[in-house]
Amino acid sequence: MKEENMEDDLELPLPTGQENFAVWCQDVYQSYGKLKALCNMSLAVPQGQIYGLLGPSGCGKTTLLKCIVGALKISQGHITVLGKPPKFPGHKVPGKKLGYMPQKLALYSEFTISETLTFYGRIHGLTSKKIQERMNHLIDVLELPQKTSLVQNLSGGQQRRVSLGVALLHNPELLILDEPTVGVDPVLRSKIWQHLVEIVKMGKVSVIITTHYIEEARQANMVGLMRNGQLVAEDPPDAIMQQHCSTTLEHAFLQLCETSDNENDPKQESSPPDGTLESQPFPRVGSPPAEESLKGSVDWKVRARHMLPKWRNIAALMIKTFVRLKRLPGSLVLQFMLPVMEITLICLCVGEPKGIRVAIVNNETLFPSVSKSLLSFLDNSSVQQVSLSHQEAFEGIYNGEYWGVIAFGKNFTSYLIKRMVEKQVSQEIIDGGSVHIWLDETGKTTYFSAFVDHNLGDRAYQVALPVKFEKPIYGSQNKVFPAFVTPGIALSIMFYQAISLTTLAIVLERKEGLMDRCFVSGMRSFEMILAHLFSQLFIISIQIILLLLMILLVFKIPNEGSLVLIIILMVLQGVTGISFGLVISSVVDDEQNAFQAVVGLFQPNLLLGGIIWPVECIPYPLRYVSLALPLTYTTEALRCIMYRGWSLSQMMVWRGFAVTLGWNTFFVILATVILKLRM
Ligand SMILES: Nc1ncnc2c1ncn2[C@@H]1O[C@H](COP(=O)(O)OP(=O)(O)OP(=O)(O)O)[C@@H](O)[C@H]1O
Repeated sequence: MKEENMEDDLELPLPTGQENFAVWCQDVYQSYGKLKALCNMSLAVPQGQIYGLLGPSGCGKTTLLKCIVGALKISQGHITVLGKPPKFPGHKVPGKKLGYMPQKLALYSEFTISETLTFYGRIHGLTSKKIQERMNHLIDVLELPQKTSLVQNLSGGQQRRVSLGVALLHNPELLILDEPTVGVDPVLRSKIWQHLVEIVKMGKVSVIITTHYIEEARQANMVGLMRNGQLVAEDPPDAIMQQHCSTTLEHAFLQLCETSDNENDPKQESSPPDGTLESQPFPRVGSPPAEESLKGSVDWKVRARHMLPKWRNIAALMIKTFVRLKRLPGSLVLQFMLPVMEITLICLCVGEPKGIRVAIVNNETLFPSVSKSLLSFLDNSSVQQVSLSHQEAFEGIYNGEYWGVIAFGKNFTSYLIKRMVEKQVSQEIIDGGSVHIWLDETGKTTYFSAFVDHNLGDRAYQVALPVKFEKPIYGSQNKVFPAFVTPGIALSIMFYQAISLTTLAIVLERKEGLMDRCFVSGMRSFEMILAHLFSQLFIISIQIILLLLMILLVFKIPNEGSLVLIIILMVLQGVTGISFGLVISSVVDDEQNAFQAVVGLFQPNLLLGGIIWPVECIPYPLRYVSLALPLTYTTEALRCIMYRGWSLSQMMVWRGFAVTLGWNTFFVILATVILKLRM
């Protein structure tokens, strides 16, 4: 109730001259690229009347309605809705003054009828009691099935009636209905019209309705015929029929269409929006209100309140997300399990190779021999030794059966001893006292260079260069590669999960018209962003808990640092993914392009972000790109926390946090600006 009063405070007195018109459009132009959908369009809808907007398919009716409700910006001209331009600060258009039924169904298919009406009721600030009261009334009037029925299980006609119910729910002052009677049987159609006539008679309600059933528009007080983005006739239905000596409205309109077609194409005639427009065939009233001077008169407090997010809208959107997730348990489980599966695969599949077949050619017959002793130290889980003759071994390696050959000469032990004790030895002794290794370097042999060190363990010094690697200062000698990639992979999972979920959710909602409907109900882009952020944070938190359980407890990846820092960094990376997803979805219009954008960004980020290979390997011009990516410094920071046990006092750690916060801020601002520009 408090919020209700606050909203009422925002109302400003209507400017004089416009009180008699619910909607007033003058010289409106609107284009989609080069296509002019509205050309020099003018129309006046009197207060407290039903206005039937008729016209052939593609003439611009939906476009005009979208401009009126503020879902589309006009290129030129003036529109006044209930006294002020759409989106005027403090004016509830878009908002609770409007009831809009779009042409698209624009319903959440996983919702029940009751949940659908409750969702929009919450946005309009109705109390639960009022929502129930209105719901029961509308179910009765629109002959809807049980309110617990899921929208996806309703027939096409029933779904359209639910959509109409959403528009009627909060008793708006202006109803804008885009083909509400499509797919509805004649009896119910007549009932819907009867209801519209009644509410117009009873209260100060105005209605604009489009329909392809021209005869039903006889019940309207006024009808307008559109052709090629222009209004070509506007009068009460009886007057139009009289003018064309016709007994049906349909016939009269056919004649009007023919007359209009015989005249020159109005689109070609009308001049471009350069300020020298032709006069309209139907005279308009008065001059347009001076929008800028009106805006200038708005108190800063009103503006400030208008800018503030409404928590009830955010709460309604969050409840909506959780209800949808509840109805889609498979998708919910996938969202939680996918990161776990990915990290499990990384930890299982990346690391020491196992069961590698190596051909052993040992020509030493002496017993005991150093060669046998060395071979006995090989780790047999990693290396499967196959003893062969020289010829068989080389045939095998050429056929790809073995990934290496290890060979010892006939006098290996004695030559090795000579190498160690004698001051000067011949080349023959050096060769004969060496282990000879031939490798197939085409794939699996990354580890073979470390073969001696890893697999001969503490005997490695016997055959190695006189260099000893002591216990590492940070990290461990074992599992070097899995430990290197795990932090980056965990962060990239958080990042890309958040990007794809955000992008898909928003792009689909926009495509299905749900977003437009929310905007017209008074929701603002900032509120939608916040609501999405909060609900995604819940999902991210569970993903992080599961990821860390797998990394630290199941795969025992070492962690020397603070768990709190690790969690905060992962949350921030997830939020960066959300904000980046907002940017993609504000630019891209369909899920296919969105999918391509996400997949296209994934690999460059993985390769350039220092996730699977150190940034130091990247050549110079590219390294600057790498450092500018959202994952690079964060991955470095997470490695420093986990393996070096560093805290925020270290530059490499705080830099990761700072860069993530910077990217977040940038993406959120960018997405908000793009959304605002596109609206
Ligand atoms: N998003 C869009 N992008 C590009 N062109 C569009 C878009 N929406 C509509 N149009 C084009 O604008 C013109 C007017 O379309 P609009 O949907 O307003 O017509 P309409 O009179 O409502 O048609 P119908 O009665 O079939 O719904 C059409 O030529 C249409 O192809």
